[in-house]
Amino acid sequence: MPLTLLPQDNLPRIIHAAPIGICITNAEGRFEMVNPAYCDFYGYAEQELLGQHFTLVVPEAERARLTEQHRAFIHGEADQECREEHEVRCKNGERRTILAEASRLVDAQGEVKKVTYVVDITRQNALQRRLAFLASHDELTGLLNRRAGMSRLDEEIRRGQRYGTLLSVAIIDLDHFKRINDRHGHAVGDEVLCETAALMRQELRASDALVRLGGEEFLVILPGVDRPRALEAIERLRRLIELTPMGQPGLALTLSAGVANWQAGESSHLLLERADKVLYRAKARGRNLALMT
Ligand SMILES: Nc1nc2c(ncn2[C@@H]2O[C@H](COP(=O)(O)OP(=O)(O)OP(=O)(O)O)[C@@H](O)[C@H]2O)c(=O)[nH]1
Repeated sequence: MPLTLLPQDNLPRIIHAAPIGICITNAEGRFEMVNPAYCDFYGYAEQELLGQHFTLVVPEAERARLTEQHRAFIHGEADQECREEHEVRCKNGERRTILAEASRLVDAQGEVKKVTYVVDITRQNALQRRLAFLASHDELTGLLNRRAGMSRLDEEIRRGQRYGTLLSVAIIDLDHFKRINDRHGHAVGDEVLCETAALMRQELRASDALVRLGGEEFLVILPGVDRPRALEAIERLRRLIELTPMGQPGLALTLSAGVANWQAGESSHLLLERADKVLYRAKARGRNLALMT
């Protein structure tokens, strides 16, 4: 079927009905046209926007940069394939994320304008951030997951290999955790895992990494920490967990830990194997104990 070109006078109607926000700003950055989708998205009436500077809908911290970008775009200095993600502010103060694409337009009087097409990507962005977080974190405790933890450990080992920096690790296993689930239920078990993770995270330094290896087993990575200090740090965690009431009144929790100091040339696998062996010894000696290789 042959294509029929729409008559020119349909163009305003198309812009009016477009499901994406479209606005035209003049050389000074003031709105000259906003379509209904644009107004709906930001929560302003058309008359509230016309004549206003476009930075009305931009967070304060971004205003200077975007004003300069607008100027450069109008003057043909900037990349004319302008496609950017921004955070914006709606009239009610809500923050949203948009994908903005722009084109340069010269009107009948020879004045240059910027046409911006706006798509709301707030939900996709939030979903993407959530997926990225879940790829490297444990959903229950929010700690690094095993995969991310292993990659962090390998990174620290590479650093140690290159710069000769110290590195210690500890594998921590909660004692008789099965009993907690059996006596108090799985939901309380989950709560205890979360509280334990949060407590340990609080107690450790920001430069240390805390990883949930799985179940009730955790890995602590202590970069720049020598043998005695590593044992001290883990002993502090052991005491803290022993003394802090968790989950439900009367619920007692302890941990056992195997601490190992990395030796030059040692792989992460061998290092963890040593830590695991000494953890096993701590369990065999009656639990609630941190031992070092
Ligand atoms: N609530 C809860 N329980 C979990 C989770 N992951 C693992 N567990 C439980 O943790 C328990 C671990 O049991 P075991 O490996 O026998 O170890 P334990 O009872 O802690 O005994 P020891 O390690 O020998 O001191 C099991 O009952 C698992 O079901 C979790 O995400 N939530």
